[in-house]
Amino acid sequence: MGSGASKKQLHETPKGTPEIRNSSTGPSSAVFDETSSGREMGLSKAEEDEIQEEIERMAQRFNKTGEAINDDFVAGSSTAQADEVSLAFESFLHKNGTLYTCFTQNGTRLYFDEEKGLIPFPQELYGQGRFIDMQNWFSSSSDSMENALVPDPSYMGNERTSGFYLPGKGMVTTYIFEERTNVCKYFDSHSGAWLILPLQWEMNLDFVKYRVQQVKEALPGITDYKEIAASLRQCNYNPDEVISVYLAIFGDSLESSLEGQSFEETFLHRDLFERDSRIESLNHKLQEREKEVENLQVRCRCLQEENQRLTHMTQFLHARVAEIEAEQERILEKMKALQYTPPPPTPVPKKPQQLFEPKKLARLSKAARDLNISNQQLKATVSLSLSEFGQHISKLGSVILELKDFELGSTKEIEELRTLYKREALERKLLYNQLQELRGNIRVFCRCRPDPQGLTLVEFPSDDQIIVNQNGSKKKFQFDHVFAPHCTQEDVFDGTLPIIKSCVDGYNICILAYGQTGSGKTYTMMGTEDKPGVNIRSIRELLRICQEREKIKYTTKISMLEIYNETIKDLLSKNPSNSLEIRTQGKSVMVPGLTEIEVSTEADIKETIALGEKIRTVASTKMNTESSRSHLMVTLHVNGTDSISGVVSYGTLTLCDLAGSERISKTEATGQRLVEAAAINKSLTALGQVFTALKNNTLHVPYRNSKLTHLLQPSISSSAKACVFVNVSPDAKSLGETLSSLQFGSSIQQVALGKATQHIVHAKPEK
Ligand SMILES: Nc1ncnc2c1ncn2[C@@H]1O[C@H](COP(=O)(O)OP(=O)(O)OP(=O)(O)O)[C@@H](O)[C@H]1O
Repeated sequence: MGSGASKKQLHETPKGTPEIRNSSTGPSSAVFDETSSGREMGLSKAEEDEIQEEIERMAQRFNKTGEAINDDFVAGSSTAQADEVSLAFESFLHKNGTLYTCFTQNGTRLYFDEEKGLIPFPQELYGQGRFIDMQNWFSSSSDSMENALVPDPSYMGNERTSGFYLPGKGMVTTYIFEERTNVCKYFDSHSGAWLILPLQWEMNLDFVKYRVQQVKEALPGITDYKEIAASLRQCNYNPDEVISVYLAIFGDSLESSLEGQSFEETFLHRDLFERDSRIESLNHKLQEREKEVENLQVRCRCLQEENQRLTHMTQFLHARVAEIEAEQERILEKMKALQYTPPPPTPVPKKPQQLFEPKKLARLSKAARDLNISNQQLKATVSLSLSEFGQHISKLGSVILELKDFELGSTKEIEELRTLYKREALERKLLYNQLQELRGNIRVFCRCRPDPQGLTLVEFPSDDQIIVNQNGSKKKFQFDHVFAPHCTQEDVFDGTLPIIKSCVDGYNICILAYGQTGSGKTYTMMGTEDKPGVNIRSIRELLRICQEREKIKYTTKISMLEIYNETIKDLLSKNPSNSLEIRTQGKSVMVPGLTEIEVSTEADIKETIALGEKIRTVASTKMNTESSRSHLMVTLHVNGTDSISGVVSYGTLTLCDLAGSERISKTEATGQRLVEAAAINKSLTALGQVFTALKNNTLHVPYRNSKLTHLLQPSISSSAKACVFVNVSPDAKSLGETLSSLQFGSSIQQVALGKATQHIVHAKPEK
C-alpha cells in the first residue's frame, strides 16, 4: 500500500462535478456549481447563458487537464496550467527498504517527499536501490501459481492488471478496481476547486488521526503512521477493514509490538523464512529425485548384467550346437565308412566273412537315428531359445533406452532443481545481507591460509563454518563467510565488495585483518604484485565507481600511518620519524599533520602505497624491528559533491593490517621485544574491550584505551560499517593461536553496530 497519489483520486471532486471559478467573466468570489442559480445572484438571462456556456467549456477543459492541474497544486506550484503527466507509476525500492512511488512529468521523474512535497527524484538515490519491474515479477511468478485459485479472466490481461510480490503471500495478482471511496480534499480558494490533501497533511486531521491511532493500537507491530494513513485512504477510512487487511497478509504477528525490529525487518524475516522453507522443499525434492535416479541406475545395472548373462548363454549354446553337429558328422562318416567298406581284393575266400554283425550294425544305425532326432530337437530348442533370447534382448534394449531417457530427463530435472536451489540460496544470501544491513552488524570473515606441508587440523563443512580438530574433539565456529585455503584473492575481495561500495555514498567503512603472525593478514590486505589484496582492489573499485558517476565530483585522498609501541608515524611524510598525536572534535577523530595524497588512477594508488611501504621498511630496519610488530592503517577519504542536488558526502575507507595477535610468554620476550609485545597486547586487548562494550551495549565504550582503538573510533562505532578478517593458520603448531583467533572472531560476530550513518550535508547546488 503505497502513499503516492493515484489517478483515480486526482480525477474526483465532490459529487463528481468540477467546481471552477470563472475569473474572466464573474466576480472574483463567485463560485458556480450545479445547485446555484444565476438568477438568484441577480444576473440577466444573456449573462447567465454566457456564464453557463463558459462553465461547460471550462468543465470540458478541466476534465482533460484536471489531472495536471491537481498535480501542480499538489506540488505547490502557483500555476494551474496543464502539463504533460505520465501516470505510469514506477516503484523504486531503496536498499534500506523504503519504497518510493514515482511518476514522470515533462520528462522529469518526480516523487512525493514528506517534507518538501513533490520534488524531482534525487539523483543520488539511483545508486542506492532499484526500480522494480512489476511486469517481470508478475510473469516470473506464473509457474509457482500452478495450484492456486486464479482470478476471473475478466480481471486479467488489461492495463489495470499487474502483479506484485507480497512477503508472506508470494506473488499476488493486482487489479485497479473502480470503487468509490471517501476522499479528503481541501478547498483551494485560488482556483475555486476542491483539491486532494497530501497524505502528510491529511494525517493531522482529527478524523484521520483518530483512526490511525485505532489501527496502531490494534496492530502495534506496524510502526509507520503514514503507511496506516495510506491504507485508511484505500479502505474508505474504515479502521476495521485496514486491520483485517493487515491481519490477512501478516497474520497475528502484528498484534504484538515488534520490539527492536523494524517493519522492513519483519518483511525480510518473513521472506527469509519463506525462502528457507522453499529451499528445504527443493532440497527434499532434489534428494527424492537423486534416490529415484539411484534406483534406476541400480535397475539398469541389473538389466545389463542379465543381458550379459543371456548373451553368454547364447554363445555357449551356439558352441554346443556346433559341437553336436560336428559329433553327428563324425558318426555319420564313420557309419558310411562301415557300410561301404569294399571287400578284400583277394580271391574268393574260403568262407565269406562279415566285418560287423548285422545286429551291431542295426544298433549303431538306431543310435545314429536317435542322435539325429535328438540333434534336430536340440536344434529346434536352441533356435526357439535363441529367438526368445532375441526378443528378450530387444525388449531389454528398449527398456534400457527408456531408462536412459528417463535418467536423462531426471538428470535435467535435477540440474534444474539444482539451479533453482542455487538461485534460492543466492537470494537467501542477498536477503540475509539486506537484513545484516538493517541490523548494521559487523561482518566477520574467516580466512585460512594454505599449509605448505598439507598437514591440516581444520575442516570446512560449508562456506560459513570452520571446524578445528583438537585432540580428537571437533570445535565448530560459524562466521559470515569462511574462506578456505583454496579461495583466491578475488573471492575474498568479492565478499567485502558490498560493504566497501557504500563509502562513495558517505559511509565510514572499516576493514580489519586480525590473526597471529604468518596467518596471512598482509597477504589478505596488501597481497602481492600479481595477486593484489583487499587494499588495492577496494581503492581501485571505489575510484572506478567515482569515475562512473558523472554528476558527482569526487576527490579521493590516501593517508597511511603506522602505530608502533603506541606512537603514530606518518608513512607518507618526508619526516616519518616524527610522531603524531590524535585530536578529537565532536564525533570526529583527526591526526593533525598527517599527509594525505590525492589519487585518481590505479597507478597513483600503487605508487602511494609503495611509497608508504618503503618508508615503513626503512623505518623498521633503522629501529631493528619487524614491520609485523606494528599496526598499519591505510585510509581513503572519498568526498563527493552532487552538482545537481548540491549534496556533499564524506566517506572514509579504513584498511587496517593489525600486528600479530600471538601471545608472547614473558620468558621469551625481553628488551625491545617485550616493549613491543606489551604495546601490541595493550592495543589488541583494548580492541577486544571495545567490541565487548559494543556487544553489551554499555554506555561507555573505552575507545581511548589505546591509540589503535582511538583512531578506529569513527570506523567501529554505531555510525560505521565494519568487516573483520580473522586470519588463521591450519598447521598443528598454530592450534592454540588459531583457536584463540577464532574465539575472538566469534565474540565480535555478536556485535551490533546499528544502522550506519551517511555523512552528507546539503550544500547550495551549483547552477
Ligand atoms: N591465502 C594464502 N595463499 C597463499 N599464500 C599465503 C596465503 N596467506 C598467506 N600466505 C603466505 O604466507 C606467508 C605469511 O603471510 P603474511 O605475511 O600475509 O602473514 P601475516 O599474518 O601478515 O604475518 P605478519 O603478522 O608477520 O605480518 C606469506 O609468504 C604469504 O605470501
